[in-house]
Amino acid sequence: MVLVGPMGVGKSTVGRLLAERLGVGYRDTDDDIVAAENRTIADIFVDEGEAAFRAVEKRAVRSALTGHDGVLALGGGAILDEDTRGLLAAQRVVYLSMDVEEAVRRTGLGAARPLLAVNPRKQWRELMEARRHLYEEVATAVVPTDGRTPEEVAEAALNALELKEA
Ligand SMILES: Nc1ncnc2c1ncn2[C@@H]1O[C@H](COP(=O)(O)OP(=O)(O)OP(=O)(O)O)[C@@H](O)[C@H]1O
Ligand SMILES: O=C(O)C1=C[C@@H](O)[C@@H](O)[C@H](O)C1
Ligand SMILES: [Mg+2]
Repeated sequence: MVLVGPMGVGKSTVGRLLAERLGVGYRDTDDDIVAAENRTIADIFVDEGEAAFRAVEKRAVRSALTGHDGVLALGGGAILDEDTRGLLAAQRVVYLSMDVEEAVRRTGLGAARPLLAVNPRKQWRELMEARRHLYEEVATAVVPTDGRTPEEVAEAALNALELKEA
């Protein structure tokens, strides 16, 4: 199962719960990139810019999709890449969604996220306007997370994909 959705929606939290319930491994392409590059994502953005990060991310996603069988969380912007969207067509993809007020509560829209560093609420809205249709395009199922606990979100994702627990 592949999880997509905006920063702070709960991909890591819910992804770990889902992996546990399905009895499979959990992997996260942001973590893969940090491990491979030995620096933070914010540092990659500052040192080399977003385009360079996207190129690294594209390779990380391809390799995780081919090398990992369990639950995989993608970085929030991974779906911007057309080839990545093509690869996702063959996967079970859950789009975890939330509204902007929930985003503020979840993340504090803090500085650890380089794309939200300045005027985060406005940035978040603009990112979602540009991306919502791409998340929907790749999704096998859309699972709203507003007002739900991580356990409830995990349960809804399993039901949406009609997956049985291990
Ligand atoms: N359903 C939920 N209800 C309330 N809070 C949640 C829920 N899911 C996650 N959170 C909280 O929201 C924050 C962001 O969650 P998480 O790190 O799992 O999101 P993410 O999508 O992996 O974000 P990132 O973009 O940083 O990878 C965490 O503090 C987490 O505890
Ligand atoms: O939404 C985005 O563009 C991003 C989301 C994060 O997961 C990281 O991949 C990075 O901060 C960029
Ligand atoms: Mg995460």
